[in-house]
Amino acid sequence: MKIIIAGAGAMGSRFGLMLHRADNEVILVDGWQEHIDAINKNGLKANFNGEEVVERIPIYNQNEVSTIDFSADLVILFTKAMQLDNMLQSISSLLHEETKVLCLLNGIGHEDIIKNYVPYNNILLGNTMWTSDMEGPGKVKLFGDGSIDLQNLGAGQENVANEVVEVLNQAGLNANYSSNILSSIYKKACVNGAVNGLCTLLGCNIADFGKTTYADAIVEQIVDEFIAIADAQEISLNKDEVLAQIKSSFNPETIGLHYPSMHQDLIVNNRLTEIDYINGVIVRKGKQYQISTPYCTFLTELIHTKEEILGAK
Ligand SMILES: NC(=O)C1=CN([C@@H]2O[C@H](COP(=O)(O)OP(=O)(O)OC[C@H]3O[C@@H](n4cnc5c(N)ncnc54)[C@H](OP(=O)(O)O)[C@@H]3O)[C@@H](O)[C@H]2O)C=CC1
Ligand SMILES: CC(C)(CO)C(=O)C(=O)O
Repeated sequence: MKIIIAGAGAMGSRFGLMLHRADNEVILVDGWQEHIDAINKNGLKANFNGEEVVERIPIYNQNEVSTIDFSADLVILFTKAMQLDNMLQSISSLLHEETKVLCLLNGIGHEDIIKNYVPYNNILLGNTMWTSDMEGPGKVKLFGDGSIDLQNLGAGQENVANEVVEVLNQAGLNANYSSNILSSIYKKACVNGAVNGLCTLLGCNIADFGKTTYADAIVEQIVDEFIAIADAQEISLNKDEVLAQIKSSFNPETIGLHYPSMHQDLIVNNRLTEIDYINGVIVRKGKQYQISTPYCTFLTELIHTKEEILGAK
């Protein structure tokens, strides 16, 4: 399959690398020039489950897409939520009427932006439990296992979604067709809502947070707020399943040793976070539905306070 990875940071690099190794024709598009230069010069370097690998994948700056001659079957969006609109504007000339667009960003509600650029029937929504860490320009660290859930937005496009599931599976990415992607997105957002902000503020990985005597009680309060908002929109979420998924993320054998992407953004790279697309969504929808969301509100405010203290950009 001909695939564009739009947003080739930590996660885009993982997916690009694995899909390229599985013989897909892949190009990367990103806006970080140092990273682009490093990949063009030395290839994409990765510590891939302990093995040092180099993959030669073409990469372009999103400002130079007009020079790209590539008719993509699939675009995988992997920007940060704040960069999504800008990326879609940049790559719009590469989208033809058959190009499917799969969004795997963390957070809730990205379809509202994607709809402005992509025909409804071409949009696939999803989320992933894979992880990735950026070690520097052109170099990522890829450890552990993960999974992907995805579904077509347009009615009757199940075959398209299943074809993408197959391509991802051929690359070892463990994808599943979801019959209720909004529920799956809320479930994943619960994981992010419970650990990303807290690990960022507490300066710890997921396992260290999970080991504390306070973790279970705090997580339950946050999850209750997500579930109340999901309920108000008739999105079904099973509390026991959500709590079990969060608990499994505490395990060092799964993703426990990972510092959530929000920690990488704010603490490691002094960049603004995606909090407004995770806990912040629950706060905004709470106001709309008159549902109290004290934990998500406080967490969102604390992360923004930390962003200000650190002068994050
Ligand atoms: N990392 C993870 O383990 C996981 C992340 N996700 C989600 O996937 C999406 C993409 O996240 P992720 O891959 O982590 O994002 P990254 O921050 O690694 O990359 C996103 C973009 O940020 C810019 N960038 C990244 N690092 C730097 C830097 N040091 N200096 C300058 N620019 C930089 C690049 O674009 P530009 O220069 O155009 O700004 C890049 O395309 C997010 O929605 C995230 O929440 C989901 C699951 C796990
Ligand atoms: C891996 C996980 C689930 C941790 O919250 C994630 O999505 C992230 O790092 O943003």
